[in-house]
Amino acid sequence: MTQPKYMLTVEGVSKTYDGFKAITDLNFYLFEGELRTVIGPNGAGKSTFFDLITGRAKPDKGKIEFGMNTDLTKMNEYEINRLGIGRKFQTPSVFTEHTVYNNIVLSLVGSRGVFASIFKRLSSTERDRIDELLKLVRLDTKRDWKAGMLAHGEKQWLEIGMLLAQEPKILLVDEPAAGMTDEETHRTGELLISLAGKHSIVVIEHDMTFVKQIARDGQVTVLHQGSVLCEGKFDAVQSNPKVREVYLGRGKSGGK
Ligand SMILES: Nc1ncnc2c1ncn2[C@@H]1O[C@H](COP(=O)(O)OP(=O)(O)OP(=O)(O)O)[C@@H](O)[C@H]1O
Repeated sequence: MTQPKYMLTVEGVSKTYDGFKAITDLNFYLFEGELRTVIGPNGAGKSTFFDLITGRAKPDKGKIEFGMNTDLTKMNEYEINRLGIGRKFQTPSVFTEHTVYNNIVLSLVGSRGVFASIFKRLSSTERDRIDELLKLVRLDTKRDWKAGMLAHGEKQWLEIGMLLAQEPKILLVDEPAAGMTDEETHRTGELLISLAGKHSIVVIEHDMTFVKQIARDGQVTVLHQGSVLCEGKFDAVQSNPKVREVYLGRGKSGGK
């Protein structure tokens, strides 16, 4: 039987800010094609965890490896992104004055400058890829809209489409459902589920209905005070007394 391959290995990682332990001896392993959900109360270290993977922050100690042996702690943000690690922040950042279509063009062709990118002749393969991405994020009928005119949920999907244009191997997604309607949230869940397998995905989320939807039979990691409090299937995590104490029984969306 072939062993599942690790896409990301985080071992013994700590990060302190002015003496405050944001991450403490953190261990985390992500398999190729996995869709992992990370939950935890405010201040648990979830965003710092993403900052450390993407090179925005550097660990004080510990190992962070991409694939089988690429040491991310020695690389800068740009190099890590080029390796195929894409991050989606909580608030959408799209080019509001450009069309939905051109937003994807800009991500697809890279950093050649906005105008050069838009006026560059796209190959038929590139055009097909953009059409495919627009369908995937359900914005094909709004391709000529200015991105600024989109609803909040649609902007989030556009940004996911922009990330996908860069064909990331790992997608880090921070609270995608925040501010979305229930329907948008559900659609976002369907989108992320459809991306798993081809991409390895880590989703930070607070909304437990959404976590349940995307976790399905997969693993949920609970962070607390910068370490993994527990890891397991959704039902086991939800009924874990330690988790209930620190998170589920109180706090935002905790009772959902
Ligand atoms: N750049 C920084 N400088 C100083 N302290 C920081 C920095 N980044 C994070 N922290 C601190 O580290 C702790 C963990 O923060 P982090 O944002 O990672 O938590 P979180 O789990 O993402 O919280 P939330 O759910 O509220 O977004 C917090 O106490 C925060 O104040």
